Parts: sequence; structure tokens; C-alpha cells
Amino acid sequence: MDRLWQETLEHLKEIISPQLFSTWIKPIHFIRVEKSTVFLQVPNRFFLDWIRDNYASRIEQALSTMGAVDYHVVLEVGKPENAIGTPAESDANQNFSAPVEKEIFPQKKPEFFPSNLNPRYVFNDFVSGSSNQFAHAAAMAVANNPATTYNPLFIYGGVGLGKTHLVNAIGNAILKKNPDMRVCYYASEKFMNELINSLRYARMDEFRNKFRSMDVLLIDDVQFIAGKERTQEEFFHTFNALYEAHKQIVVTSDKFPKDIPGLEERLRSRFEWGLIADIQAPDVETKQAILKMKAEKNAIPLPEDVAYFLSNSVTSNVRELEGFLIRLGAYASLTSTSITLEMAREVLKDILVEKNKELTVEEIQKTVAAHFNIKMADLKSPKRLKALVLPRQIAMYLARNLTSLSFPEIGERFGGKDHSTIIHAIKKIDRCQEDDFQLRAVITTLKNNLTR
Ligand SMILES: Nc1ncnc2c1ncn2[C@@H]1O[C@H](COP(=O)(O)OP(=O)(O)OP(=O)(O)O)[C@@H](O)[C@H]1O
Repeated sequence: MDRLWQETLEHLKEIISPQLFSTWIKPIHFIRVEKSTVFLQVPNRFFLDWIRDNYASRIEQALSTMGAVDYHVVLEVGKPENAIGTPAESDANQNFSAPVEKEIFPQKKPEFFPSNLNPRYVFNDFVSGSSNQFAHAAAMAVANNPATTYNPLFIYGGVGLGKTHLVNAIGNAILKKNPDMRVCYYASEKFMNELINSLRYARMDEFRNKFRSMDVLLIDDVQFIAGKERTQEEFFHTFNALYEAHKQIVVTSDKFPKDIPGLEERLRSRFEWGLIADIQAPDVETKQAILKMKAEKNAIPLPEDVAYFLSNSVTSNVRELEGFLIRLGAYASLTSTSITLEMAREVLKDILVEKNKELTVEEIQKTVAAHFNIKMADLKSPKRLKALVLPRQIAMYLARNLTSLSFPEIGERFGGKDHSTIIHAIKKIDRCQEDDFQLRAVITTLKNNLTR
């Protein structure tokens, strides 16, 4: 099992950024396995909450990918004495001594049909702002009246913007009102792993019966099944069976259905049958409100100026924002100090320098060119072909929105165009976005890709 844990760590290293891996995964210690439960040790309570909410299901998926199928993770707080695994990053973590606490993830319901829902993700703890109010309202409508108006509900948005939170909130709210309903949350990778196992052990009937008997099926990060022929086929039949039986389906993705490469046409069109709601990057006020709410929940005293500093310093990923808060809270608790602006600047300096690097027009052009499958040189050229004009105007629009360059400076980077051309492009994209839902979706996707 030690080897399996090391292999799981290697796998996680590949799918999580080095920064996040060293902050959150490295300090975890493997303790033991009992039946199909893997006991892991984390340095403190903050860590436990954070890992449970953000990484537990990924760890379970990674274990499953490495062969430990259907294993559950139990997190414990404590000293790393009996632990095996990579050493914790900081001395502070090593020396932390706290009473041992245990928490099981996922919190399995005793009944036969586990919902896999994270009980902490509820509507009350979701901050609604202009960036997410449409998705929030749609999610509430579905939770109040499942399978009546918006079916399927498709929520899309960039990394760490609250899709998993919202989809779990829908499930939790429905179950609260209707405890007998069969509500089930599945990360699409877990759906795929379960399918693979059912195929391997000739248990497809069981698999189909299970998924087709649900009242509410919540599938998170559906983009992962794109390109996986067998999984898409099985999901397609599950979708049809549930839809025809008037059961609610909610799907999340990091992209608009049309923009998911490798997604079968028949699934794409079904996702567009219901309501599609986007979550955009939060503005500074929403970020501040989220931080304050999270600080209160975690009993972290967060001064106003630090909340403002954090909200202004990081790009858009709420998970990262929350990670900074937890880091500050842990630092303050371990060193028995209070959180101040000076301390926040010091503790987060390495990460924030990296984050504050401004995007370049070249990066924007590269991303736009790749999205539209055209050459970067075409974005700078004077060619007036229809297939080039829109991508070029979008790239100009993004350059204005995501960098601090002036109109003439942007013109310069687009092959020496006049500033009036840039102004015209920006106005046009601004105007068209108001009515053109698909254009808005493309711009959201590009913005999310550029600022993640
Ligand atoms: N509006 C919000 N209010 C409160 N918390 C939020 C909000 N948006 C995001 N969060 C928090 O940010 C963290 C990341 O959110 P979540 O996991 O739902 O993101 P995601 O969009 O599903 O990301 P991914 O694309 O990586 O799956 C969670 O802890 C969640 O509670």
C-alpha cells in the first residue's frame, strides 16, 4: 500500500500544479489502510477542512486510477510520527500538535444509495454577485422545482469559480426537502471509473439500473468524458433514460458545450436542450464578500484591509483565494500572531509575485489563435477575410480588458494598426456580446483560460 500511495502521489503531481501540490498534497501523510479505507494524516484542522472540500475526491479518484477502486479517505489531524510519505513542507506543520480529530470523506449516508454530496456546499454559503447570479438563480430554481423547468441545467465556467459548490448545493437542497429522493453527485471521472469496473467485472446491468433509477443526477466536470467513446455512449443512454422519465439532470463543465473538444454531437445537442448558465470571474466586491464569509466560517479574524488586498491581488480562482485565506489563518494560528497587511504581504509574497505578472498581448493572441485554429500572424495581418476579422477583434478586445496597454500600444502589437481600429473593434465586441450568447460564451472561455 505504501507503494500505491507513492504512485498516487506521482499521479496527483501530474494533475495538480506544482504550487498547489507542494502546499496541499505534500504535507499529507499516509498512515494505514483498513479494508477499503485509507487513513491520511494532515497537520491541522484548517488543512483537514481544505483537503476534504477540495482534494478528497481527487485523492480518491487518483487512488482508484492507481488500482484502489472504491476506497474512501479518512482524514486525521495529528503529528506525523507514525506516518509514511513525503515530509511536510514547513517546520510549522511538522511541529503542530493538536488533538487528533477524525473526519470521514465522503460523509457516507447509511442508506443503500449514497448521494456523494459534500454537505458543506449549500446555497447559504454561496455568495452571489454579478459574475454568478444567473447560474445561482438557475440552480435555486432547479433545487426548488426539480425536473420541471430547466432540464438539463448546464453550468459552465472557469476553474475554481464555484461550479462544484453550486451543483452540490442543488443536491443538498433537494434532499433536505425530499429526503426520499435518489439524488446523486458524480464527478465525471468517477462515473467513468465505475463504468470501467462494471465492464471489467461484467456488472453492466447493475451499473445501468443504478444510474437509471436516480431522481436527480448531478455530473461535475463533464468535459473529462469528451473523447472517451464508451463513457460518452453510456452517459448518452443514461441521459436519455433519465430525461424521458422526467428526472433532473445537472451538468457542469469548464466550457460551453460547443467548445468542448471531442464531445459527441448528440451529447452536445442534448446539453443545449435545457438551460445553459455561465459563471464568470468574480469582481473585487464579490471576492471580498466571499473572503469575509469564508473567514467567518473558519473563525479567522480577517481585517478589512487584508480582505481588500487579497481581492485585488489574485486573478479569479476562488479556490486559490480561499487557499490564501486558509494559509494566512494557519500561519497566524501556528505563530500565535494576528493577521495584518504586512504579514499577508510577507506570507504570500512568492505566490502573489507570480500572480501579478501581467498578461502579454502575445499570450492573448496565442490563445485566441489556438481557439479559432488560425495562425498568430493572421491576427496581426491586414487581411480582411471574414474568418480572421472576428478573432482579431476579439483578441483586441481581450488585450484592452486584460492588460493595461493604451489603444496605440495595442495597435502597435497588432501589426501597427491605428488606435481608431482598436477602439472600433472593442466597441463592436462590446455591443455584439449583449445579444450574441455564443460570442459571450467564447469570450468567457478565452478569459477564463487566460486568467486561470
Ligand atoms: N460564489 C462563491 N461563494 C462562496 N464560495 C465560493 C464561491 N465560488 C467559489 N467558492 C468556493 O471556491 C472553492 C472552489 O469552488 P468549486 O470547487 O465549486 O469550483 P469549480 O468551479 O467546481 O472548480 P473546478 O473547475 O476546479 O472543478 C470552493 O471552496 C467553493 O466553496
